[in-house]
Amino acid sequence: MSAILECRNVSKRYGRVEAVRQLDMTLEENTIYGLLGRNGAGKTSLLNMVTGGLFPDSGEIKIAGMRLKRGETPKDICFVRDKNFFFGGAKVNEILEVAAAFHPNWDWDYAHRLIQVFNVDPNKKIRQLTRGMESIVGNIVGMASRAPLTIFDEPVLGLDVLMREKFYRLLVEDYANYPRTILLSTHLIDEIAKVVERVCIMEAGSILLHDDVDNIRIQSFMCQGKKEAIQAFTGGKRVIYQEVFGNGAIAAVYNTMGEADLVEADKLGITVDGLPLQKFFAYLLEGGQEQ
Ligand SMILES: Nc1ncnc2c1ncn2[C@@H]1O[C@H](COP(=O)(O)OP(=O)(O)OP(=O)(O)O)[C@@H](O)[C@H]1O
Repeated sequence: MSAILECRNVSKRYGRVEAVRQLDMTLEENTIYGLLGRNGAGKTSLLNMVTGGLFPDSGEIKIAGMRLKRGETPKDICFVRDKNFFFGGAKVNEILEVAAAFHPNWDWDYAHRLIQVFNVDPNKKIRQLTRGMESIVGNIVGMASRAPLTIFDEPVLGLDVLMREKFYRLLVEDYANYPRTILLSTHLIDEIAKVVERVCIMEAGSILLHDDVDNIRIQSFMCQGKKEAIQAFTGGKRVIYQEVFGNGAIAAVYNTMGEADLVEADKLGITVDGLPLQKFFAYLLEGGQEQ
């Protein structure tokens, strides 16, 4: 598989704030990625650099093997922002016309089908739309563009659960027929876990973790037992969260767990259970506070 996006040693600061720090990230072709991170982790700054809206202070970004130059807007990318910069006075169908002209893989049949499925009035002006409908128009642009790299920044803002599920289901269905790289940047960990194949977790301007969702699933555990036993058992393992209650403790571990580990846990009176992905992300990002 070859890379559609490569970021090497990319940094960006605003005055004293180092928003992105020597960041390395590679996105392969034909994969759905999730980009997760707390508020202020640097996701928007990274996405703005990748899509040509902002130029890095140092480092390089390559799209489909070509180095991105200052001021260049890469043609292989469709970027659906959380805050649309669409002209409020423009109608939905005018926005789609502009997008169609810009993206060579644009599929009008698909765009029209999505308009029906999401019940969008194409003659409405953007400023007349609810926040949810505005997200939907952005998502239709992202989906119908079929760009080799499509980036959605908070794509389900303002959408109710049914609409969110519909969006993710249609996206995955279309991806199966027209593989491309999709990057979903969101705070909504629960929903994204069912959709993405790989995740990049950003923290303080760098990539904290980049792994297959399946790999994370088989390597994340919750261990519970006596405080001393947990300390002994988790020594040398990667602990992403720990909490002590009186004599007892829990530890969320991101590590392979072999037969010998399980035997040792049993001897120490420790229970070891798989950790649901949502919990894993919450522990890693928020120290246990699910979002
Ligand atoms: N134009 C700017 N001027 C000064 N500081 C900025 C600017 N844009 C972002 N920052 C700061 O850079 C850091 C990274 O912000 P960024 O918006 O990239 O993060 P984020 O992960 O997208 O957060 P959010 O999810 O809240 O949008 C934050 O500390 C933010 O306050």
